[in-house]
Amino acid sequence: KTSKMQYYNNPMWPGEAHSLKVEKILYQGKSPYQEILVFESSTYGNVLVLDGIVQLTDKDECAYQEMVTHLPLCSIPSPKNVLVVGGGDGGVLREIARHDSVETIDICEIDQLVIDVCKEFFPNLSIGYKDPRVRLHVGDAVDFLRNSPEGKYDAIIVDSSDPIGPAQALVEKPFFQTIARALKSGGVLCNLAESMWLHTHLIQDMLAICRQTFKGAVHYAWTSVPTYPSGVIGFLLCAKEGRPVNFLTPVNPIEKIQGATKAGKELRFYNSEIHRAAFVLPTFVRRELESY
Ligand SMILES: NCCCN[C@H]1CC[C@H](N)CC1
Repeated sequence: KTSKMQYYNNPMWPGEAHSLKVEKILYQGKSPYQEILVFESSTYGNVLVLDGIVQLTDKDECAYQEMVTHLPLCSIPSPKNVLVVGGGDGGVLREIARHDSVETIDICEIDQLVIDVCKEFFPNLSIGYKDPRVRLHVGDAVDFLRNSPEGKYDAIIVDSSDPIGPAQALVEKPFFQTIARALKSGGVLCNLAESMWLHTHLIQDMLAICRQTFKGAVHYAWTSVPTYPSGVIGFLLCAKEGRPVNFLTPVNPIEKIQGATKAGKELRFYNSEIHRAAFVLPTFVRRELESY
């Protein structure tokens, strides 16, 4: 039994905690990288927890998976080659598969156990692995990207856990430089960028690095995910120079999504209006981010 104090000790969100009622523990294990827990909640469906941090729930995963995927893929004309860093649950793969223009989907996930657990307990997400365009690489994304050919990808989506633990390296400058090298000219990166309520210093640091590394546009976007701390999560949209500016405003969707997934599931969260709205920031956020 963990003490109440322990709940409030996560350095990413000190002094606060969010709780879900547990109906049944479905899986508990430990990989070489992190502790993995899956439980059936009473109101959010199945829940995936890594090192004590909620990664996704059946009820609200659509918000994160659809936005982290379609903000980049709908902001460039007919994306062909896409890379997912992390995303072992398969939800982003499911969303990328909605885009008929996509020819190859590479995914580099460090933890095989996360993949196996999600295939067993999250069929609506791991369905993403069924798409024939998907090529799975289990390993460290830093190495994967270093060995990737230059200018290979139209879009790279970094669907990682928080930058404490295995994903620490994914918010540091060398990683962003390997991403920029792997992107085609005019290519776009969408990176997890944490909460405007809790992490503006981290966001400022990432914005500064990305503005130096990506000479195209760099924009912060956000969406509502009730089971993430503070109820919102952010994304950093970074465009590499090289395409006419009107294509490089990730703010305006230029690609329509063809619609249903392989399983016939329609979008539940993303649409063109919420795409634009995601880049509209509260005044305190504008003030805190504008000079970065
Ligand atoms: N693919 C599932 C989402 C993983 N993204 C993170 C989960 C943990 C959150 N604190 C931040 C987003």
